[in-house]
Amino acid sequence: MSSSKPRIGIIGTGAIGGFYGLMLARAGFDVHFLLRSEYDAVAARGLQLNSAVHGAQALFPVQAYRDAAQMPPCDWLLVGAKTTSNAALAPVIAQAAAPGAKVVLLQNGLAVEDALRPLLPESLHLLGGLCYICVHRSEPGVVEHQSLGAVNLGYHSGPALDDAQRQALTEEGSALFKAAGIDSAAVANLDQARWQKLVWNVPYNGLSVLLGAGTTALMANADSRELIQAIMQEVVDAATALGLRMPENFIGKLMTSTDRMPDYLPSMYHDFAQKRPLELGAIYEAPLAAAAAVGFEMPSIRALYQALRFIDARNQG
Ligand SMILES: NC(=O)C1=CN([C@@H]2O[C@H](COP(=O)(O)OP(=O)(O)OC[C@H]3O[C@@H](n4cnc5c(N)ncnc54)[C@H](OP(=O)(O)O)[C@@H]3O)[C@@H](O)[C@H]2O)C=CC1
Ligand SMILES: CC(C)(CO)C(=O)C(=O)O
Repeated sequence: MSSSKPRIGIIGTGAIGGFYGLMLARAGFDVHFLLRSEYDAVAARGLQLNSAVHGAQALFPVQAYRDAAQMPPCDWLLVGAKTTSNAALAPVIAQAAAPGAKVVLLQNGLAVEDALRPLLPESLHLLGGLCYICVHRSEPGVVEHQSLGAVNLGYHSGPALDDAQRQALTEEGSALFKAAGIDSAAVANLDQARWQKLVWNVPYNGLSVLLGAGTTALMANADSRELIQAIMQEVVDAATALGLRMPENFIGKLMTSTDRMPDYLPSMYHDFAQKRPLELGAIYEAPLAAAAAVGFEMPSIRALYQALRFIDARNQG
C-alpha cells in the first residue's frame, strides 16, 4: 500500500458502509471500519459480500473498531449510518478525522448535511454522497448486493476556498470510488442531486413499509403504480417550485428502471422489520418543510408521512 493513498474510515458499517468499504479495501485502500452491534462477528469472520454484480467477495482480517478513539486519523470518512444517528455520531466523526478531513454522508434524504454541519469542527470538509444501489444486510458482516452501485458526490461546506477547490475535492472523492470499480460522478449542485434521488425514495421507501411490499409487487399493481407516479410528480413539482430542474421525462425513466430492477425492499422496509427508527426526518419532513417554505404543499406526501409517523411510533415503542 502506497503511503500516498488516503486513509479511509467507515462510520457505520452496515449495508452501504460494508459494501463500499469492502470494495475500497479490496482495491488496495487502507480502510478502517467502525462497528457497533456487528463488531464481534466482523472481527472474528470478516466482511462478506454476495454481489450479483461483482460476485462473492470477502475481506479478512478487517481493521474493525468499536470505539472511534482507537481508529487512526482518517483523510476520508464515509458515513454509512442511518440519518437518524447523525447527531449522536458527530463527536465520533470528529474523533476519527485527520486535520482537514473530508466527511461524506452516504445517505438518502434532504438537508442531512445542514443538520450535521453545526455539530462538526469548521476545519472538516462536508460532502454528500448519493448511492444508487440495492444492498442489505442478511446477517452480521454479510452484505447482499442485488444491483446498481454508483455514488454521486457533491460538496456541501467547509474550508474549501472557492468553486474550483470544491470541485477538485469532490472529484478526488469520486476518483476513490472509481479506483474501486464503482461508477461515480462529481455533481456541482448537491441540493439538486438530493431532490433528484428523493423522486425515487419518497414513494418507494414509505410505500414498501405501509403496503408491506417490494418493488415488483408495487410495480405490478395498477393502484400502487398510479400512486407512485402521483407521489413522484409531487416531488418533481416541489423541486421545480424551488427553482431546480429535473431531467427530461424523469418519472418515466425511473418507472422503467424500477421495472427492470430485481424485487427490491428499500432500506426503510428493513428498518421497519428490524424495529429501527425510520428515516422520516430526512426523506419526508425536510422536503415537506423546504417546499412549504416556498409556499408549495405536497398533500399526498404529507399524508404518507403522517401514516409513517404513526406506524414508526408504534413500532418503536
Ligand atoms: N441499503 C441501500 O440499498 C441504500 C441505502 N441508502 C441510504 O444509506 C444510508 C445507510 O443505509 P444502510 O446501509 O441500508 O443502513 P444499515 O442499517 O444497513 O447500516 C447502518 C449502520 O450504521 C451503524 N451505526 C449506527 N449508529 C452507529 C454508531 N453510533 N456507532 C457505530 N455504528 C453505528 C449500524 O450499526 P448497528 O447494526 O449496531 O445498528 C449499521 O451497521 C441510509 O441513509 C439509507 O437511506 C441509500 C441508497 C441505497
Ligand atoms: C433503489 C435505489 C437505486 C433508487 O435510487 C436506491 O438507491 C435506494 O434504495 O435508495
